[in-house]
Amino acid sequence: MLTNIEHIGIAVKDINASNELFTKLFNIAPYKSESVESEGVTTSFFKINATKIELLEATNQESAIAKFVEKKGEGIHHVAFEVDDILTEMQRLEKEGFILLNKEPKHGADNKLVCFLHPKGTNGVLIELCQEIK
Ligand SMILES: CC[C@@H](C(=O)O)C(=O)SCCNC(=O)CCNC(=O)[C@H](O)C(C)(C)COP(=O)(O)OP(=O)(O)OC[C@H]1O[C@@H](n2cnc3c(N)ncnc32)[C@H](O)[C@@H]1OP(=O)(O)O
Ligand SMILES: [Co+2]
Repeated sequence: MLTNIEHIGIAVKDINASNELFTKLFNIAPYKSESVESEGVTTSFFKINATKIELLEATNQESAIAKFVEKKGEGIHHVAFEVDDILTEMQRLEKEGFILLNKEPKHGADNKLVCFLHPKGTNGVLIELCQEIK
């Protein structure tokens, strides 16, 4: 079952500059920074009550974030939903005809297993499923 929005991912060009900007906006500093080599990104996370924002800067040119920023510029890159059982949700969504971008859950940032759905099948919005690793 999809429960709540886990985070909103924002693609940025310069994470240090964006950390300063969003710290001013939210009046709170990021609680965490983490690089995820497999995704070619450096991230930082802000928490405003129940709302979590993930900033992502590309660390190489093959990264999804580098391609996105080059084509579309900075901005909202994906919406991530928390799920209680990622394997069950992946099977259900595949049966419903959604395009899974990874067939096995993979390790994301902030202690999560993640799976992405292709934006072609979701009205142009890249969706991420996240299950907390316990
Ligand atoms: C930090 C880890 C993790 C977490 O724990 O939270 C993350 O969030 S990692 C985030 C970065 N990783 C990913 O996004 C992985 C999943 N994404 C992909 O596999 C690819 O980006 C993609 C969605 C399959 C697109 O890749 P590709 O086909 O190689 O790129 P193109 O540039 O050719 O785009 C094709 C097509 O798709 C449109 N597009 C691309 N990205 C997005 C997006 N984020 N939202 C909406 N649409 C997107 C792109 O504009 C192209 O459209 P057309 O031009 O109309 O064909
Ligand atoms: Co994300």
